[in-house]
Amino acid sequence: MGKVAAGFVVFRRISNEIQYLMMQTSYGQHHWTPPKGHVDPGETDEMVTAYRETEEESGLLKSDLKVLLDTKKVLQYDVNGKPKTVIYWLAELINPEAKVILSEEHQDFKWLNLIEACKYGNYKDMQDMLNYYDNLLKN
Ligand SMILES: Nc1ncnc2c1ncn2[C@@H]1O[C@H](COP(=O)(O)OP(=O)(O)OP(=O)(O)OP(=O)(O)OC[C@H]2O[C@@H](n3cnc4c(N)ncnc43)[C@H](O)[C@@H]2O)[C@@H](O)[C@H]1O
Repeated sequence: MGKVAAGFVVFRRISNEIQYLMMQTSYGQHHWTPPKGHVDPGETDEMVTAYRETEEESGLLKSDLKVLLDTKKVLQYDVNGKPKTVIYWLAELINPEAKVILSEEHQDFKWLNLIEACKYGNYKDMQDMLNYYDNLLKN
């Protein structure tokens, strides 16, 4: 299966809009994704990884989030010729005003509506996932 990472597509409801948290890496091509990261050795539950990485990368705690349990999505792509799997769940930020605190891994973050989030999340599988989640939330 290659490398495995996990994270949350964090959203908030604010000003009559659903907004998604996208974060820009401070390394490489400075690409944008939701908070996520590699499963640590010994971590058997990928949701534990998702909570840990989300806290490390955005400062948002488990108690800040309401995870929608049956929203697991799996993205698979190659990085440097090796397969990588990324597992996401949808998670609502309970207090939409909660502050995001960046780590050194990211240089910026934005709360974006669906159209903007798809522009920043510049990969088809990411865009498909965001569209799928947005549909779930609006229906
Ligand atoms: N270039 C670099 N220079 C210095 N340090 C680096 C580095 N890359 C990683 N690191 C180090 O690795 C650590 C990250 O570890 P973690 O925080 O544990 O893991 P990650 O978010 O999964 O890492 P990454 O950003 O590499 O993953 P992504 O799949 O989004 O991205 C991996 C690649 O896949 C591409 N990608 C992302 N989403 C994709 C998708 N949906 N489809 C196809 N390609 C995609 C991205 O554009 C990117 O090129 C950082 O602390 C940093 O120190």
